Amino acid sequence: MGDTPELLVIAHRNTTLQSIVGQLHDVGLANQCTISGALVGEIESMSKCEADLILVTSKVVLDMVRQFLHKDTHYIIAKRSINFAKIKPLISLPRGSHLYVVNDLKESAEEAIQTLLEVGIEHHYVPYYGQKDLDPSITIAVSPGESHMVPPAIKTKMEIGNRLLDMTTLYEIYEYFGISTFASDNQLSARYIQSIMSLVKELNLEITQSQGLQKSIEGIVDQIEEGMIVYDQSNNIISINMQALKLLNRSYMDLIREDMSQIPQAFYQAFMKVEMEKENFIDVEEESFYVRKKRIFVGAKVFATIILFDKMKRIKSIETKYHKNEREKGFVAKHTFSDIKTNSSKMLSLIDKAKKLAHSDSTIFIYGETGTGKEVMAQAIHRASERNHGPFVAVNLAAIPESLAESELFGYEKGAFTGANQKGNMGLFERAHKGTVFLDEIGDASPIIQNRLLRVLQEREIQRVGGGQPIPVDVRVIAATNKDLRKLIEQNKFREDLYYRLNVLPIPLIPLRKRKEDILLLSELFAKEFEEKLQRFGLPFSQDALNAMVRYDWPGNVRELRNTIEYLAHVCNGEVDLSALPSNILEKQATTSLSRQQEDILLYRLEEKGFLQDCQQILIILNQLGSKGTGRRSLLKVLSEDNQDLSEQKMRYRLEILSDMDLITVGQGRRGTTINENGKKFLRYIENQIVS
Ligand SMILES: Nc1ncnc2c1ncn2[C@@H]1O[C@H](COP(=O)(O)OP(=O)(O)OP(=O)(O)O)[C@@H](O)[C@H]1O
Repeated sequence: MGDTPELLVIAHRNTTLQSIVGQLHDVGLANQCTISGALVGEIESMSKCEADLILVTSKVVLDMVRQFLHKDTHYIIAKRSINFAKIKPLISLPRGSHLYVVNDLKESAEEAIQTLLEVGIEHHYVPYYGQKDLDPSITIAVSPGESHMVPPAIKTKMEIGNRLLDMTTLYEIYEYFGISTFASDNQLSARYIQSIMSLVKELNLEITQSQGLQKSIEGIVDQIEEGMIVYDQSNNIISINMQALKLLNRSYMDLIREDMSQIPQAFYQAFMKVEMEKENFIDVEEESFYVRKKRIFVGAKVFATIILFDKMKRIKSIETKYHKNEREKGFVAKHTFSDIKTNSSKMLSLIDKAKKLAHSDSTIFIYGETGTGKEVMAQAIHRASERNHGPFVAVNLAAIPESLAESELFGYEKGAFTGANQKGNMGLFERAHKGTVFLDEIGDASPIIQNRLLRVLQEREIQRVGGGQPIPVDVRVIAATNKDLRKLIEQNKFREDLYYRLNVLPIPLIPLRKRKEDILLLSELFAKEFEEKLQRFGLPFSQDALNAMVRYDWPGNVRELRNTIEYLAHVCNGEVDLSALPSNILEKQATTSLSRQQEDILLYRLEEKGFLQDCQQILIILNQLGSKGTGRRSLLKVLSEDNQDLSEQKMRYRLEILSDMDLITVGQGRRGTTINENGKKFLRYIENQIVS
């Protein structure tokens, strides 16, 4: 398990440094290495300048710092391109306009001019880096991030933003660290293309007039090392790069502006089916490919879909250069924390806690009802841990037949039992060496397995079935269950000592009925997913249907919700109304009393607004005061004694909401505000929700 590699960015100006470091974060590199930044001036005063890789923002910067770098330090000189999202005003000028390009150093100004010309924005540029004499005929100054340096005599300033790293430099960094550009938390190509495509969309007209720019965009798209196809909402291909044409064995003219269905059928079928925003693996004509599909938004609207794909073989060869990957054996965690979608503040703080726990190496214990996302959480923890380059081995203890469980988990020596492989076999614990073992449904482990697990956790070594020397294993254990282990201990079905060994860092997952706000969020996400998979139009819900979904208890949690949306996407043609919902949801409604439904909705509304904690506190105080009630100012005072400071205006607003919900009666004039019967009942309800 190596430490996270370090990348140090060195720049001359602070704004450049900030924007380059920001860009590296944007493309997801921070998930793979530690990024730090330093200015040239700081390097001079550093006693040692160490990192696995140094990125200098230009050749000039390299010359300035070279003497301070260790001779073996590996460095990359950044190639930088313009920020496509910011050049619209510059393109709108008549071709050949006379402009100053402003920067702090002569070389930087000249370099910026070179880049502008390279991307095909053809004006007459003059470098400006603080000279006294100005050409009075030039009235416009363009600045990549240094507009404060524009001389006051110049009337028009155009800020085109700091120049960003170009794709080839980003690839060079990824390649150096042996990181696949396909990892699911890696946004490299997709982010880059998003900004270019947004511009293409906005500038359609200008671009057709400016052939030069069109060519340069094609050039950038061809720099992408993966195959890339962008198609619009009517399935027409709007951009395709050389690599994609090679992989599909087609020519540019055959495909550009054609319908997606014109690509080879096997690819077409597979591309349409794969999930959005996920790593997908497909086989076409005995070749395996990675595929990622992503929507491109312009503003809030979907503008196009992008597909990035490549041969597994090529990606694997990049990955194995730096570290061994267990992907081919299937011992890989697909999910990261960004896959856990939630709007619930309780879930968000749980995720925060899990992120911190991921870095410790102790045993983690996840408990929660079925379908609440225990496995997703376990995978995310592994991916965020220092073991993320090692294997993630998941074992479902409820699914392995008892007779096989021991040898599956711990392996066996040759000849250990009839039918055993003559060479002996490695168990899952050994396979997880340097990685994580996820023991799902730990409550179902037999007494023999519980015994053996206890030993592994104590000794950090295993013994194969059939004897032999103990084998040391370096694994982190994450266990999960939906059973009440304490009850199992009382019934003598679970070892208490094992429970304490496992329950070192507990993570309690929250059922969906206690985070109602997620029902709408996840319904929308799953609806989008199935729209795409089934190639259907949107899946809008009527208000009644939505209310019923929110009121329902979802005993199968997120999994049940996902299945329900999949079912609806198959059976509903237009809007989903109440009658379309599966019968279990409708039946459950009938037995729920009206006031309970209202309470659910009120709770959901308060949580959604982020007022729940304040409002609960207000209700508690009013409840203690009984019929006497109190005024706004005294309420504020009591709250601030509890370290909960609210402005008078915020307090007024919260009281208005509670009054609108008919939970309190706001007194007129000198009469105090009091809690009413509904309010008391609701308070009991939220206290129960939070405790249980
Ligand atoms: N917050 C979430 N956002 C998006 N998808 C989620 C979320 N939580 C769970 N899911 C999805 O719900 C399904 C069930 O999740 P998972 O298998 O992790 O649950 P579990 O608690 O391990 O279930 P079980 O106890 O039945 O094994 C999966 O398809 C998972 O991707």
